[in-house]
Amino acid sequence: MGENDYNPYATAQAQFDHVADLIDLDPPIRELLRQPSREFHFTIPVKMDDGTTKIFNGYRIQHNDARGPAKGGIRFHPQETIDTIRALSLWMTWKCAVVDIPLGGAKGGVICDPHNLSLAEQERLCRGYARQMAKNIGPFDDVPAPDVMTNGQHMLWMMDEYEAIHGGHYPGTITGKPVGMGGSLGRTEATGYGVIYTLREALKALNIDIANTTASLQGFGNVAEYAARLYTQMGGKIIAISCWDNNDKKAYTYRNVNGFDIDQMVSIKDSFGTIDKQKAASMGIELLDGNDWLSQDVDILLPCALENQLTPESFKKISNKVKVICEGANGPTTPDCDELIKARNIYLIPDFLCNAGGVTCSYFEQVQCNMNYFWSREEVLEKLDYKMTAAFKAVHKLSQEKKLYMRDAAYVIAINRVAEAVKLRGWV
Ligand SMILES: NC(=O)C1=CN([C@@H]2O[C@H](COP(=O)(O)OP(=O)(O)OC[C@H]3O[C@@H](n4cnc5c(N)ncnc54)[C@H](O)[C@@H]3O)[C@@H](O)[C@H]2O)C=CC1
Ligand SMILES: O=C(O)CCC(=O)C(=O)O
Repeated sequence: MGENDYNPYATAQAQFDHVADLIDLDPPIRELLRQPSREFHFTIPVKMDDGTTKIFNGYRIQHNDARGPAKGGIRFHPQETIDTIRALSLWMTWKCAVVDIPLGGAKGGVICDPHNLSLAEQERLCRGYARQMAKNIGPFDDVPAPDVMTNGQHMLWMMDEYEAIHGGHYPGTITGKPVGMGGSLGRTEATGYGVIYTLREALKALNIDIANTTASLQGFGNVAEYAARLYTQMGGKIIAISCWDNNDKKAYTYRNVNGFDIDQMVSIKDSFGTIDKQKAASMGIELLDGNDWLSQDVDILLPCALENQLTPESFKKISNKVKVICEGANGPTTPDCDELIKARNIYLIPDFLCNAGGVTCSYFEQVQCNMNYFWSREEVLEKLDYKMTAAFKAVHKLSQEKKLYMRDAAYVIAINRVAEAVKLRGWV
């Protein structure tokens, strides 16, 4: 089966069901938690620059808010599906629970390709999204943030529209805002840095010196860029990076066996995380097929792009040298591929633990907005490292003690926390 044959919602439910069986979860709690509690499907009419009106389809799905307001990003993507957003909303609940922050899970999306929208059209789209959701998001209900192909500017337009509707300042409505406009220092780098904090701890547990490792990366957007920056600062060497090329409508892998200079690679990418082919060629960087990031002889694979990238088919390409897979992306691995990862004894850092740095910093952003007092970048990153390291250690310990696959151990901790909240509230 290819990447498009897997439904992420079926994956998220299969992962959940497997662990619900393991912990013998009460049937009503199981039924409640294996699906979203609320879904919003809406249209967004947008006046285009050429005078026409285009109708976009938008979604917000709130999976669970027993532990606190629902929380999660909004994605702009032409191939977005409702089932992908459902899956992402479930994973958000487990993510907030595994790092133990007082938030639930939600996710949103708009089917659109921002490559083809002017900035003014993007602004109208964001304001339209906020108008449709204004009654159902907010600091105490559901707090959006950026995700794939959305950024701080998009969040600020949404917040501004929300505030205009509600007549007041509500900076806790949305996170990932620009610094100086209620945003937190460190949020831009938080997800990628969090990925590497968990990798650092995994390598310690495996007795591997990070400075002697090499890695291959899928994606070069927000998550991947900052993961690459911190990993190379710690002495690791990235030798391959794969990203999407929207002109050619295909992905390419860029390779430098001596290890990339990340600043240099960032200087030749655009705001969508696409590396400029011509400039890369002029720097002597090799150009390979999109999937070739998988077949490099490296110690670490960092899927940091999209879901369904590690399937039994693509797993055949993975080198026997790979020791760790760090899931920076949400849902990059299909359940049948998990079986192969287990069988080869590759150490997996599961997505909702590995990439929880973003939402953890979003939580810090809310806390700072509530106080109206903002911490230094150092303070934010120190707190982030503390949270990520503690969560990693708890999952690793459980996985060792109970001989559980890391994904299952993370689920056991997260599901138990959410189930407890649901019971304490008297919902079941
Ligand atoms: N931004 C955040 O704070 C968080 C993001 N995530 C997840 O991390 C992943 C990446 O998100 P961002 O970096 O924010 O997105 P982004 O939009 O900044 O970057 C996405 C990257 O993926 C690449 N890409 C897309 N399709 C590809 C393909 N077929 N092959 C190779 N590369 C491809 C793009 O070229 C781009 O470099 C997503 O799964 C997202 O849900 C998870 C936690 C937080
Ligand atoms: O920062 C946030 O609230 C959410 C980030 C997100 O969408 C994710 O972790 O997948």
